[in-house]
Amino acid sequence: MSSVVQPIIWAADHLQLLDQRLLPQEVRMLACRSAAEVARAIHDMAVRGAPAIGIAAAYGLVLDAQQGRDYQAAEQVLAESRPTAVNLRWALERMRAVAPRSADALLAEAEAIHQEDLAQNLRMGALGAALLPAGAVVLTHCNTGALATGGHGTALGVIRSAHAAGKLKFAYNTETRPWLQGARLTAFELAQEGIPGKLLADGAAAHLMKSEKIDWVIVGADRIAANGDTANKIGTYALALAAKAHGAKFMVVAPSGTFDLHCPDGGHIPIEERSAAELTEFRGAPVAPLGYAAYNPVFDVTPASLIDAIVCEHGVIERPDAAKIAALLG
Ligand SMILES: CSC[C@@H](O)[C@@H](O)C(=O)COP(=O)(O)O
Repeated sequence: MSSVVQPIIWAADHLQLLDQRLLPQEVRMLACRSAAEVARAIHDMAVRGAPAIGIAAAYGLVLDAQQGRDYQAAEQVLAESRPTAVNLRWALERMRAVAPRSADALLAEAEAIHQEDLAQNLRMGALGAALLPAGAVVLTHCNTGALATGGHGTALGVIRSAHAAGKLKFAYNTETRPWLQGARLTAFELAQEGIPGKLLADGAAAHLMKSEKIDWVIVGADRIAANGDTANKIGTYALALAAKAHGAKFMVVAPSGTFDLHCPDGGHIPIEERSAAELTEFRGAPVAPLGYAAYNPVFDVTPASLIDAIVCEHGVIERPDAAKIAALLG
């Protein structure tokens, strides 16, 4: 288990969330006492990363059940907090199946979701690391580590496992504009673990791949459609195109809860757009002319044809397509 501070802690009558908006300068927990407060924390990105969003939402339902509040209203406010990460809906559906819906039974299920996520990540870490050559140089995007999950991480979990196995030479990570999950969070996790890494501007990635041999680009996912098309943090698609052009392999690492088999292809995945201010301002200070419009989609879709391998806890799907995904998960 990683030494990185825990992002989600159940505290008997409230949920403690590590406020990821403040990292790396400040490590401060945010106390949530209702589903609505958890939904606000998800929407405002105090907690983020697809698996972590699902885990937090599950605990949010427990909070309202403890207070005797309406279950459906709690479920709705959580479901509407962010649109792209299907892990949120997956966790809510799993919680809905709990019978009887007592606070204790819901808590047991939320804790199971939380613990299973860590176990899945450790499994994916081993499977993904096995794909890497000895002395691998990799590039990752966004933050997919312990901060984004129940522990260890997905794509960053593969990097952690490869480092532990002595297979990793170096991990580059993008800053991940505009929210800087890479600069603020992934660099924080890599530094804490002593994994050799270097930060680069998103726009430097294609140049890096042309200048130096990158063995694998390794990313997480917010939703994988039935045909393998994958939604992930904005900029992932550009990395996949650059990887194809420069001979780097492209790996997606995500648990089975990130697959949406009802979604036939990437064209059906809802893509979240966030406020213009995330681009036109930096920490409240304007970086563009006042009132200037901005286009701020925060996810994009990488077509399955650009993906060499999807790693999930059930196994590795090489050159993914609908039949291979259905065979592993169906
Ligand atoms: C294990 S996290 C996988 C994805 O959720 C991650 O790559 C990502 O895109 C996170 O986006 P975010 O907007 O920070 O929630």
